[in-house]
Amino acid sequence: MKIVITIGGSIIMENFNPKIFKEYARILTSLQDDNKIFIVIGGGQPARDYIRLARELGANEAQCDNIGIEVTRLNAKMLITALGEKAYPMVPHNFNEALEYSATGKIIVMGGTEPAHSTDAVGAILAELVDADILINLTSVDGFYDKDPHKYPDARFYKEITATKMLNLFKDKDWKAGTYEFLDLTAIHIIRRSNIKSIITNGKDPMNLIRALKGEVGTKIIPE
Ligand SMILES: Nc1ncnc2c1ncn2[C@@H]1O[C@H](COP(=O)(O)OP(=O)(O)OP(=O)(O)O)[C@@H](O)[C@H]1O
Ligand SMILES: O=c1ccn([C@@H]2O[C@H](COP(=O)(O)O)[C@@H](O)[C@H]2O)c(=O)[nH]1
Repeated sequence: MKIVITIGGSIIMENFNPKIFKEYARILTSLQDDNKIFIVIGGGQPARDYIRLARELGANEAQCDNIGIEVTRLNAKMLITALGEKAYPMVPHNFNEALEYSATGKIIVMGGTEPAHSTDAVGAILAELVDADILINLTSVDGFYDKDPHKYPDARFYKEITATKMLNLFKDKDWKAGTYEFLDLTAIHIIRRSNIKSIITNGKDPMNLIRALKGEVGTKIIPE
């Protein structure tokens, strides 16, 4: 199978803890023999901190996005380090490089590409480009809710939801560097237009990656 996995910076960079990197490296290595794996790493709090500082120093939105991209690439380098020889040693800066590097059979780990979207969009575009069998979005909550579960304890969990409904619920979202929270609109549009099988689940427990592949956890996005 071709698998594209986005790992939120909020989970993998939490407390700069090597344990979660090692655990992901172990699980990804176990999947590598039978699958072609592409990983996209997010920016998390470090990206938000740099973007805030850049904005306060007068950077415009595209410049702030570029700062965010740099941080995602640095985070990607950390997972490459944890994966050792299983990973291609360089972080692709664009989709063509990702394709080129994947010909080696190694696990590809990348961050952002260009301004104005999140790494979730990078994951969706990559999944589209390589005809991935599945796109798994690992984030800091169990899946999609009707509102932010960290702010609203009564938020309702969806086991599945259509992309169109998600787009409607997110239509008023902020569109600035560092604020493409949760799945951004670009990612949802790509999932819908190319019928990409997609699951959002909680990546704080790396074993959820395996569970998501079996369809046991998370929210399934119905691409319609
Ligand atoms: N409708 C929703 N359903 C679920 N979570 C939501 C929703 N709306 C907002 N959120 C928030 O989105 C957060 C996850 O997105 P966020 O972009 O912060 O983290 P991430 O996926 O780990 O990626 P990164 O930190 O790399 O940007 C959750 O912690 C939750 O608070
Ligand atoms: O392709 C990309 C990826 C990221 N950005 C910017 O970086 C931050 C951090 O990425 P997250 O996926 O949100 O963790 C993001 O908010 C953007 O500002 C980008 O511009 N292009």
